[in-house]
Amino acid sequence: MRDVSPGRAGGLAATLTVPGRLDVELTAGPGDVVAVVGPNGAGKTTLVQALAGLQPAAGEQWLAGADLTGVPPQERHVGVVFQDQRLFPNLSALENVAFGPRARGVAAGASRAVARDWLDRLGVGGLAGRRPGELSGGQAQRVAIARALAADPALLLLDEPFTGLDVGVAAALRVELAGHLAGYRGVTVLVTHDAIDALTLATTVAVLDGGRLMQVGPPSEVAARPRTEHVARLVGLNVIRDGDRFRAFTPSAVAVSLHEPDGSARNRWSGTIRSAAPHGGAVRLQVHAGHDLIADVTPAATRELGLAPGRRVWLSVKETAITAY
Ligand SMILES: Nc1ncnc2c1ncn2[C@@H]1O[C@H](COP(=O)(O)OP(=O)(O)OP(=O)(O)O)[C@@H](O)[C@H]1O
Repeated sequence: MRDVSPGRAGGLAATLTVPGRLDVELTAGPGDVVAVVGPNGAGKTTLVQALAGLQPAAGEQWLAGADLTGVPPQERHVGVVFQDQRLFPNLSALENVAFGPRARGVAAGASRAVARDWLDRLGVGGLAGRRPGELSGGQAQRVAIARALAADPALLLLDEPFTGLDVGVAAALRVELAGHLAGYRGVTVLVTHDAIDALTLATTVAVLDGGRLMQVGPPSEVAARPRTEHVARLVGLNVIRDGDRFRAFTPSAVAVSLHEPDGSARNRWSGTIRSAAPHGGAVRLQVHAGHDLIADVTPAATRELGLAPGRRVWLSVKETAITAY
């Protein structure tokens, strides 16, 4: 391991290897929120499970000054929220949340007080007596987040916490979570498929692909200069790799035509429309043209040119609309 000092100073420092699935080195300071993004099968869940101690991994792991190597999950100072909540079905919401402090030796009465406080903070104090089976998905997810935070973990792991929730519920929960994370002094690792989460909640975006970290940096940097096609699509940019350089341009800078455009030879591609969907006031086309590219066109142009999935088109971009890095 190159540098474990963040893990010794209160943050996280990990090198984790799961043969054929994961090979990463990750460091984060206290208060950091690391959004992990990447395509299906990239290793995101494997990473979270390895950090939680639920997936055996070779390597070294330091958290808040403690060496976690070989430490079982229940003895790690780690809070976990999975997409499917995994609350104890036979315990009330209050008892679920009180479980963490109780397990850490806090007295029963004090644990319940802490639990009540966290349920209130997440807006579900009125549901304290209900069992998980009597809660909606959004309510149960709030309880799960309260449970993870009530244990005051040094590392909070959130694996797609908003997936499967109603859009409005997810949006409200995102705002609340942002508030709590702002005051949280531990490290948060948030797996997400959502660019909004990555760009609004995170202090660092970590791009995982094929089990390896392809890019780690501040959200604005990763959004402006993505190094994988997956992240470029996630943030709504086109990016083309050109040797060890990248060329990025926005979907609105792409001109779409049915015939090969005149002019400079370099920035044009022919391909097939994969999808066409409303995007703000425009129509966003996904076009497979060697690279997967996105283009925003007006509804009028969509009608006039008959732009629909399966149609072959030419895409072109002016050189001045391209940022190279
Ligand atoms: N229990 C397992 N045994 C062996 N290989 C596994 C196991 N679970 C996952 N894998 C493989 O490990 C790789 C990483 O999977 P992982 O679930 O971590 O990806 P992910 O990024 O979380 O994907 P998704 O976004 O689809 O949830 C994949 O190639 C997957 O097929």
